[in-house]
Amino acid sequence: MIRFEDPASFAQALAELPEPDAPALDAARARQADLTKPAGSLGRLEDIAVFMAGWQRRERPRADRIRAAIFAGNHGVATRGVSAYPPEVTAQMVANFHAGGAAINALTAACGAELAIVALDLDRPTGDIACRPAMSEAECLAALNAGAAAVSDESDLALLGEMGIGNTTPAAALAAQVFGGSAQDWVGRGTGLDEAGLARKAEAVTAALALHGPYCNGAFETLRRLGGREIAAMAGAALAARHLRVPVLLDGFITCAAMAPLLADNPRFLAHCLAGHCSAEAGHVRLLERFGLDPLLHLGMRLGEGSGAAVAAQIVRSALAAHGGMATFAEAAVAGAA
Ligand SMILES: O=C(O)c1ccc[n+]([C@@H]2O[C@H](COP(=O)([O-])O)[C@@H](O)[C@H]2O)c1
Ligand SMILES: Cc1cc2nc[nH]c2cc1C
Repeated sequence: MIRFEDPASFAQALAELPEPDAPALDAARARQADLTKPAGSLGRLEDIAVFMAGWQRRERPRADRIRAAIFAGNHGVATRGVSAYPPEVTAQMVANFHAGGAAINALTAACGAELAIVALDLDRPTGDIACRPAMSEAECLAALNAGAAAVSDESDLALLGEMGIGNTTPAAALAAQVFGGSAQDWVGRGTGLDEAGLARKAEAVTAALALHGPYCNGAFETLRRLGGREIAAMAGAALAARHLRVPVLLDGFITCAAMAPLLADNPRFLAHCLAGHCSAEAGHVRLLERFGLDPLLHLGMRLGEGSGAAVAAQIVRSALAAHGGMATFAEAAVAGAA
């Protein structure tokens, strides 16, 4: 299990990232070229199979053991009227996850994924980022480690997602801090905010950037000041997954915003990640552009909970079913290209 002892060991883990296995990448590419189809005709499904092969270090990667890790947190900034829903919905939805009644329960069942729900101190909201840091050093480290602990080296693929009323506000602050631009460039309607709410949200993000911006020197400090527990947990989970060589399917705007500070410190950080979908939250398409990631799906979803990642996992399963299950030209006695 991966554990970050202190901010310095987190920074070191981020600096020393493993890369995909070159022989497995070559073997998977060669297999793709041998399968009974015109070269390149399975489009991005071919790229997905090769990507999975590199991280799993095998020519025929698997998607039998998929784990969705969904992290929940509450946010001090939610008291500023920046969400269409009240903060108590976070804990109520966690109860719904445990009872099996949420979208993510249905969608993980549909793609054959195991579901791990990690609720992070829901009765202790983070500090209001507009006037103080979200977390202490110890709180941020605990959240990063809760994320790392939720990743299993036995997984073929990890899906990351979140639940946290108000969390599109810290997500917008993280995106603006890392990639620049004004609060207005990154705030969106989240759960369905009205015009006045959107103005309050932009104001909160502007205040947070002015207060914390000068001190955001590195991924840890940026997550600690502008993030939240479930946001730091997703960052810790993605970094742990990288060291365990478990490929990751990212969910929506908040999940991606959690990755931004790590990408700022190491431009190779997202090499083990696929973007599951492009959410309807306005800033998501911009974040994905900055990441250089082409999302697998555009379904107009904006739920969170890992729901977009769970739907995209079906695409990954299809890619690997074709890659592993098809006959080669030689096996099927089919003539190759003239
Ligand atoms: O995944 C997304 O892109 C996404 C976009 C908008 C809202 N959400 C979900 O809605 C909540 C955050 O929205 P809000 O308006 O409360 O900041 C949180 O629980 C997220 O899971 C998620
Ligand atoms: C009901 C509800 C479910 C959610 N799931 C993720 N974010 C959510 C926000 C609300 C409001």
